[in-house]
Amino acid sequence: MRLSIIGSGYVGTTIAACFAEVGHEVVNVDIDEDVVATLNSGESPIHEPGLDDLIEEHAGDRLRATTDYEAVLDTDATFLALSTPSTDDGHIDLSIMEAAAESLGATLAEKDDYHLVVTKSTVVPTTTEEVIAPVLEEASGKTVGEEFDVGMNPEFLREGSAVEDFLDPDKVVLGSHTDRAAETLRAVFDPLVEQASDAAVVETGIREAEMIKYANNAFLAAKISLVNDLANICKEYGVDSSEVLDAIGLDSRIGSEFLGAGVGWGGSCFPKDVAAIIAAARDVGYEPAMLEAAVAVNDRQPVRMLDILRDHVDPSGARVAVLGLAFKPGTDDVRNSRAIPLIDALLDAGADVVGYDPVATENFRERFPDIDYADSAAAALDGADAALVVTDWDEFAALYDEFDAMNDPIVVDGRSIVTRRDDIVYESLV
Ligand SMILES: NC(=O)c1ccc[n+]([C@@H]2O[C@H](COP(=O)([O-])OP(=O)(O)OC[C@H]3O[C@@H](n4cnc5c(N)ncnc54)[C@H](O)[C@@H]3O)[C@@H](O)[C@H]2O)c1
Ligand SMILES: O=c1ccn([C@@H]2O[C@H](COP(=O)(O)OP(=O)(O)O[C@H]3O[C@H](CO)[C@@H](O)[C@H](O)[C@H]3O)[C@@H](O)[C@H]2O)c(=O)[nH]1
Repeated sequence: MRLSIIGSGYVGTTIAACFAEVGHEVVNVDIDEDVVATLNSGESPIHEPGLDDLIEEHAGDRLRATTDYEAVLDTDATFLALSTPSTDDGHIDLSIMEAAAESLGATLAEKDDYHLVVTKSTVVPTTTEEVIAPVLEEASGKTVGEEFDVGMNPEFLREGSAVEDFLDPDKVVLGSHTDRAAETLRAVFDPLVEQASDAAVVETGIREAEMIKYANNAFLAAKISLVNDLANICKEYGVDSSEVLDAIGLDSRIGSEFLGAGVGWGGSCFPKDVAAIIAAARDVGYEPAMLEAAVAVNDRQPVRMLDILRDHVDPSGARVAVLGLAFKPGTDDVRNSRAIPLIDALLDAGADVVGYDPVATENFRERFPDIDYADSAAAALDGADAALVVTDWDEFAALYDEFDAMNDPIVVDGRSIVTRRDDIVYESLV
C-alpha cells in the first residue's frame, strides 16, 4: 500500500521505516527541512537502535520524505504522528495536530478517490471524531464517512527499542467506525502482523482505541509508582527491595516487567499522558485518585534522592556528577528526564554540576547550557564530591575503580545499577 506519515519524529520516523520494511511504499511529511534532508540522505534524524539500518536500506526506494503535503495525494492512507504535548495545567495541547489536520484537509480537497486518515498520536477520547474530523471536513470540503474516513491506531513502542517493538508488537489496536476504514487498516497491518511472532489484533471503536492508549500508559506508570512506594517502605525497614520485587513478579497476576524501582518515570509519554488523562477525567467531573497518587509518588522520588545525598554531603559548593541525562537507556531523548528536576534542585542548592550521558548530552545541553559536561563517566567522577546515578545505562553497571578518582566517594544510585562497594559511601535510592 501507499502510506503517508505526517510528522517524522520518534514515532513517525520509526513507523515509516518499519512500514517500508514490511513492503509498503511510504512518504514522510514534516515541516522541518533538516529532518526531511536527513531522512532523504539515508540517515535517521533520531537515535534509535536498528533505525539507521532500515532507513539506509529503504530511503530513496520505498521510503522518502518531503515538506510538501501534496505527496499525500499519491497515497491511500495517512497517519498523523504529531506531538501532543501538555498545556501548563496538564491538558492535552492539540494545536500541532489541528494545524497538521488543516494542511492535510486542504490537500485532500484535491483528491478524487477515497482516503483514510489515522490518528497515530496519543489523544484523549473523542479527539479524532470531535476535533480532527471536523478540521479535516472544514479544510477539505468533504464529509467523513463518505469521501474519507478517520481511524485511530495507538502506538505502544518504547524509545530505545522502538523498531523491535513496532515490528513485533504484543498487540495492534485498530479503531474505526466504517467497514471501509476497518478493511484499509487491516490491509496496512496484515503484512506486519504476519511477520510478527504473536501479535493480537484488537478491532475496536475510535474512542476505545484512544482510551486503550491512556489506560496502557497510566497502568504502567502507576505500576512503577506502586513499586516505588513499596520499595521506599523496604528501604526504611532495611529490607532488600529487589528481593521483594523479584518475588512478587513471580506471581503471574503481577508479572516481572515494569517492577524497576528507583528515581521514577520520565520521558515524552508517561508524564504528559498521565497528566492529560487526569485533566480529561476532571473535565467530566471525575477525580482519578489512583493516578493522582501515582504522580505524587513519582514527583517525590527525586526529592528523596537529594535527601539521601544531603545525609552525606552539603550540596552547596559541592561538585556533583550526574550520570545519565536521557530519560531511559537506549535513547537520546531527554524530555521529562528525571535528571531535570534533580539538576534544577542541585543548582538551587548551590551545587556545581557535571553531567554525563553516552548519547543525550547535546539534547540536554539545550535545556542546561551552563552546567559542565564530561566525555565519559570516569571524567565526570574525577574530582567530584558526589555522584547521582539517574539513568540505567549498562556502562554505569560496570563502574568500579572509576569511583576512586572522586573526593571521598559518595554514590547515590537512583537505578540500583552500580556494583555496590563496601569501601565507599554507596546508597541505593530504594
Ligand atoms: N515518543 C514515543 O516513544 C511515543 C510512543 C508512542 C506514542 N507516542 C505519541 O506519538 C506522538 C508523536 O510523538 P513523537 O515523540 O514522535 O513526537 P516528535 O516531537 O518526536 O515528532 C513530531 C514531528 O512532527 C513534526 N511536525 C510538527 N508540526 C508539523 C506539521 N504541521 N506538519 C508536519 N509535521 C509537523 C515535527 O517537526 C516533528 O518532527 C505523540 O502523540 C506521542 O504521545 C510517542
Ligand atoms: O520498571 C521500570 C520501567 C520503566 N521505568 C521508567 O519509566 C519511564 C518510561 O520507560 P519506558 O516505558 O521503557 O519508555 P517509553 O519510551 O517512555 O515508553 C512508554 O511510553 C510510550 C509512549 O506512549 C509507550 O508507547 C510505551 O508502551 C511505554 O512503555 C522511564 O523513565 C524509565 O526509566 C522505571 O522507572 N521502572
